[in-house]
Amino acid sequence: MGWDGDFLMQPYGDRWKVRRKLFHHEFPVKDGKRHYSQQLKTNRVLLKNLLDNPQEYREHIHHMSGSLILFVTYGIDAQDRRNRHVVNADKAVVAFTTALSPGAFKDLLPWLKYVPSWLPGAGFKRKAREWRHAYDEMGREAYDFTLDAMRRGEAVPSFVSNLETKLSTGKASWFKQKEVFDTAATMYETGSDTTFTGLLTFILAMTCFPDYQKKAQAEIDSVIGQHRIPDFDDWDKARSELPYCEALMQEALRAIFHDEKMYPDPYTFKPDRWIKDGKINPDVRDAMAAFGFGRRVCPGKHFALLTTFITITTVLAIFDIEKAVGEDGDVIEPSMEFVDTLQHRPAPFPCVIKPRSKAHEDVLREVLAQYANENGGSN
Ligand code: HEM
Repeated sequence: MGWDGDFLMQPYGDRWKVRRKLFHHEFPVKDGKRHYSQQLKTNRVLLKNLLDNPQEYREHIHHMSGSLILFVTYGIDAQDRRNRHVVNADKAVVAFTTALSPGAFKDLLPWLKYVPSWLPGAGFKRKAREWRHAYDEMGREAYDFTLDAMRRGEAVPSFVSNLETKLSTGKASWFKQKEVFDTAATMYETGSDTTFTGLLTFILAMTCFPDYQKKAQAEIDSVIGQHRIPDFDDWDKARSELPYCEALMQEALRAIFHDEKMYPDPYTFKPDRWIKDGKINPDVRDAMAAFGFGRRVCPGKHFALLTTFITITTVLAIFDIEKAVGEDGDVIEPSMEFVDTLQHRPAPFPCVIKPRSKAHEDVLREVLAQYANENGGSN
């Protein structure tokens, strides 16, 4: 019950292989640029939201991560946080995380091959049923959305529309609609919350450690300058030219799982653990360990890294992130508490996100206006 279609939870075998292959169809390692335009769009929406309504940074980041996946998977353009597909998908993720015991993720994955005999108990079974229901509902409504758009001739390229086209033109014999359905439904579950958690960890770290923030901003100012904001071309040279920004990103991602064996002192946020002589230290065990290893390594890794990189660098280029001040005039120290969901996610904390200067705000407004002009929107 519950697990049968879900890609993440499937044991190794033929069913898993088809889904994994389908996933690679949408996220081919060799075509890292495939989703640039949508990643850029959600980034611009995020920057605008942070400028207009910074107190709700948590909701904005959550929405950015989720709406990006919904678009890539189903072609759903969910700019509004109350979009019913976003609400459905979030319900499914909550049901999924509550179905599993707290903190289970890191222990769970290596022994998935033993599922479903583990975790007995009526409580778990009930929660798994709820999860199954939410997962089906979310998947069905979103899938129908894409099929309807295809019937009207209005579908945009997406994971589902591309594969449905292959199915309907008889160009695919190795997969069925049910497998596309399952793989699609798993994408939000696996891709949204993880990205969100990594970025929240980054915001928390910047709030607590202004020196790290200044160091990264100084690097951006000297490499990118102060008249534009980082873009995807900068990603290609991140390792060599923006090593401190990359170290920040690695550290934020590492903190999601707090692996003590691999990284000593796991509860200390220390971007410098990745740096040696001003460069990324090649001796630190695979800097991308947060994505797992081997045949189950995260297939959304490259996509997630790009989203994280563009978010971290553009936010730092324009904004300062600081501790909030209470009504009594005292600085509010973030509790640094982590909510043990499937990953270690920072508990809500207040912070101030504001443009570094009027000049930085002007640069952002110009970038947003230019983006809107080029894309016919009203950003
Ligand atoms: C910062 C963001 C992310 C992190 C830290 C992350 C991390 C992980 C980890 C640790 C695993 C398990 C690997 C293993 O068992 O060895 C995993 C699996 C997976 N991830 Fe990600 N992930 C992220 C983003 C994404 C995104 C954006 C997507 C999809 C668009 C995605 C899709 C998946 C899928 C489908 C699996 C299951 C793979 C399988 O079982 O074969 N992930 N991820």
